[in-house]
Amino acid sequence: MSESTMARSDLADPTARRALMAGVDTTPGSTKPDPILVVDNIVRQFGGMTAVDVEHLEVQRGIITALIGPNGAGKTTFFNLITGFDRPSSAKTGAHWSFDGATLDKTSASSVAKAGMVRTFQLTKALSRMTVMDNMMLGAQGQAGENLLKCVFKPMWRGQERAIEDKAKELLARFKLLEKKDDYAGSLSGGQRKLLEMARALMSDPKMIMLDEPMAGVNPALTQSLLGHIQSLRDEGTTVLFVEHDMHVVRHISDWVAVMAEGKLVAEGPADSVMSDRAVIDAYLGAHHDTDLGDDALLTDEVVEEIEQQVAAEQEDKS
Ligand SMILES: Nc1ncnc2c1ncn2[C@@H]1O[C@H](COP(=O)(O)OP(=O)(O)OP(=O)(O)O)[C@@H](O)[C@H]1O
Repeated sequence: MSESTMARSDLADPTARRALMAGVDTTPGSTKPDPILVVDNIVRQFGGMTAVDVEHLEVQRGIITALIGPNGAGKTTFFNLITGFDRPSSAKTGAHWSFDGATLDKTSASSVAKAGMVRTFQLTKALSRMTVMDNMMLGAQGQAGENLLKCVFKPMWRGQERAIEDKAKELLARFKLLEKKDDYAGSLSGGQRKLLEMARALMSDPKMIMLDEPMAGVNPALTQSLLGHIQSLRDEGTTVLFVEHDMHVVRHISDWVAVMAEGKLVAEGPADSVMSDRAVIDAYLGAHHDTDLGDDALLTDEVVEEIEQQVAAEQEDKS
């Protein structure tokens, strides 16, 4: 699986990606030409509060889709639900989602991973105390959640350790972490941790990789490298779905952007059109008005005035 031998997807060509998505309707919940993930009626309530209420969402195969939205919009909860780490409140009332044609409704997190939909995990305390290599071996089990620590080294892969170790080394080399393989994962820098999280997720050859804030805490020197890795995955045919707050990153690498606000899908489309969408600007302004949407041109006089009025109103409330 060296980089030179990796097959390139037809969608490695930006013109092909633009052509594929050009005719796609930008109404939230629109149908896609070849969706790998289709979600219907996912609702999650915490007490009286509705954290997620997504009626319909399709994620196109083979491209990079960003899921954005202000703090508390429900993005992480949505990730947890579709990967089997949480159960929808609507489980008995019409929640349905499928990945690559297979229904996932009541599937466990490890079965979701086996179906080919794998999310990255932040390095928890327990994972930090393991070496980089052991983190990779954990990824080979299909899913690296802390619950899996219980069965660490109860090898599902007995007899194939060698092949799996070779694969881990190849991936570590690709992500420039090979020389760290015997170090504790906790000793890595913020950016290196993100690379390890990605490398670990790739151990199970996912069809779709889900990244939760891949750029958080990454220094500028590694940002470019991480972005390059994400684009390479797409170019080799892996579908990418990622949550990210940095709008410059979203603009730079996304082929499509879906926006959540207050649990609902409120907009979708190519980055430029989504970020100039009134509903999106309002959602961000409503949640926290210091958000950088990655394009100062959006700061029209009207928007600036709106922000000033909101700040003045808040200050008045406080006094
Ligand atoms: N386990 C929980 N118990 C109660 N409320 C929760 C729980 N998990 C999430 N919430 C609430 O659900 C809402 C959605 O949270 P979520 O973390 O999914 O948003 P988010 O879009 O990922 O936000 P951020 O961008 O800040 O990470 C928030 O109001 C949050 O407080």
